[in-house]
Amino acid sequence: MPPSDLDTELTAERNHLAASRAALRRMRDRAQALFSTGSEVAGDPYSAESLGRTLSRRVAELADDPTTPLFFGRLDITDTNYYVGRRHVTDDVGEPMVLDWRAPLSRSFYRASARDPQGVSTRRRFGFVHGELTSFEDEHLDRGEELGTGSRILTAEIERPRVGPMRDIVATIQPEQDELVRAELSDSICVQGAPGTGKTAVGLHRAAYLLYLHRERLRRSGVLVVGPNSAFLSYISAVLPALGEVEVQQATVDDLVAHAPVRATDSPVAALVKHDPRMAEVLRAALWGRLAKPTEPIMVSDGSYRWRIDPEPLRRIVDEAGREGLPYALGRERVRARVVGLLQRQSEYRTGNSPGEAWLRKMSKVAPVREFLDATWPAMTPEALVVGVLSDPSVAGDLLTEPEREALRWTKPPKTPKSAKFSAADLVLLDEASGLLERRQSFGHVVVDEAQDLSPMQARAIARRSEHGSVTLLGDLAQGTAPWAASRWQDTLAHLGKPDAAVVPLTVGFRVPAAVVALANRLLPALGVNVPEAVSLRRDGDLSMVPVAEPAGLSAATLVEVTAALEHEGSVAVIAADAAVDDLHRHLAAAGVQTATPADVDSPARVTVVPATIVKGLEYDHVIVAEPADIVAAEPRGLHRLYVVLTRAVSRLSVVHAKPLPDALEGRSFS
Ligand SMILES: Nc1ncnc2c1ncn2[C@@H]1O[C@H](COP(=O)(O)OP(=O)(O)OP(=O)(O)O)[C@@H](O)[C@H]1O
Repeated sequence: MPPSDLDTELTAERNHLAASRAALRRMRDRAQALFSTGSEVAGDPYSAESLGRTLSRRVAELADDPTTPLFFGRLDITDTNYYVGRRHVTDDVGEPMVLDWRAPLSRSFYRASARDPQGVSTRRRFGFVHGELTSFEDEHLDRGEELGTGSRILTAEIERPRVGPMRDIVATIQPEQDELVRAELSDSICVQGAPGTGKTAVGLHRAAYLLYLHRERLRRSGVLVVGPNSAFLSYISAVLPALGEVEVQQATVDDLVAHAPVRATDSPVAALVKHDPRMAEVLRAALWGRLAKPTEPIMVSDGSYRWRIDPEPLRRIVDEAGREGLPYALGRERVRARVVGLLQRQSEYRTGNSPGEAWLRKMSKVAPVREFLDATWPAMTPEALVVGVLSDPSVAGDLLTEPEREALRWTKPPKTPKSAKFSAADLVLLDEASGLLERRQSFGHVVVDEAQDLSPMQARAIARRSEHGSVTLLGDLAQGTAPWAASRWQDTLAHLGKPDAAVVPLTVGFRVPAAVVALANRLLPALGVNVPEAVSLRRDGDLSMVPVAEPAGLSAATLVEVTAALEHEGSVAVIAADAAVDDLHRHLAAAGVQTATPADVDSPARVTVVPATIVKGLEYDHVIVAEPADIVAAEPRGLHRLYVVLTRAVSRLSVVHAKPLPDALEGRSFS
């Protein structure tokens, strides 16, 4: 295109952007006006409130962020231009100015190719600087032109220095990612992907996509995103709101099962047993083992009448309710209702009248009925069940070995379930117990990130929350650091109740530069998992190994690296074994370097000191790893942890070490 035509074209596109922003403002003003008058137009307080909620949500959804482009692409289809952006924008008569990226037509923006142009003659991508439209890039698919990952705009986006929390990737979703994002709501999928292949991004965009397509249904049932820790949740928390989705719940697995405060610590062996799937059987057996066969009749005096139910029909009721597969507490209520039903029949037969509600209520609570229930189907709480098992693990019988039973045993059982001090693993057991007792509401869709670390019992906790919905499981077996980390996805999927979910690989890395990936990949053979290596899209980036003569010089060498890193744009992280973090903070602070903690994503400090155990899922422009040998030595799956740590860098990685590097990393010089 000649330069003057280019200018005209660019001006026309900027005008469309300005007009679209103005139209969005008008849409928001209209929603705001409706919101303000909502309470006056609604007939009653209830509809005023629910209308108010809908409208305020609508106002929030229509918020415009001037720093992110409203549209990022254009499709030319049979002489019509369709702009693709973060949300629908229509003009005053309802004509579309920008199509939501999730609309069916927008799919071609991500999937059309020279081989399969899907009716698109030209695909245009826009380049932005600080929300200003500054360039565009065309692919004439009808002429066989296709840029693929050679797109300048894609490259610029991937290589952009990172600051602050995670951003959405709507403008540059790749075809293999898009296929996962747009999978059907009913499909549960498991994505195995090397570090930086966009798993988290895919999961969040899939949540946004499903909400768009099944808005009402998912609003009712809810969508849940589960992440490994709160630092990670803060890091991803802005992505969905930026896509207009403000109602997705985000939680760690620990948040999901927080039935009580954590006030005890387990030995590693005890924790392992508690996270084992056989514990589900143990709890089930312990609970249902409380049922007793009715041996006595129920006799109720009711005014001048006396009712009697013999043990035989009572046994039938209990057996039948036991076979129905209901949660325990519901089974108990069913037995109660059937007993009252028999009393009702006797009363009807004798009096010729049907007793009313009040009578039924009274009968369901009379002492003989209560005593019968307490004897045959005793009331139970999750706490009482778990305390029972941990105080006397012999109820596990052959389900556990003798040493396993002993590992569970509480040396000092609490006097009452209320006074029990639970460990983190106990909370997972409490959740299992509450699932045996009551039905839990299922989300419509659950996205689970870093799923390789789920224990079987944690997977079951998520299964209970997705029983009637679908899941997107995201993870990397090579990054499994929990003692119970999965080595095969099929196992996790089975515990999640989705054994048929497809396992789909993502292999193209968008974060870590090729030289850094090559270093991390050296660890793979030592990690005992069968996963494809990451292939980096990034040819840029730096890797430097910084040997230090003695351990006392480590902090000083780290400071030198931090100072050098601050010369560049972007975030800087010092990642070290957890035990070394405080010292590093102090050392950097003493040298006048302001530091932040990873949960504080809005901190003005450019340097974050991150304990190795919480860096999973995060990324920083420049990463300085302090003493890899200590990171490896700190935990049983230390090499897996190091693999995670080495794959956090977007542009540059420096490895500062006084001790020898772990064998698996040694080999040749990298500097
Ligand atoms: N299609 C894309 N376009 C631009 N950037 C992308 C794309 N896909 C992923 N990214 C970027 O690559 C980085 C890594 O993505 P993400 O965190 O989702 O990877 P991950 O597979 O979850 O990594 P990890 O296994 O380390 O948790 C992020 O900065 C993300 O925005």
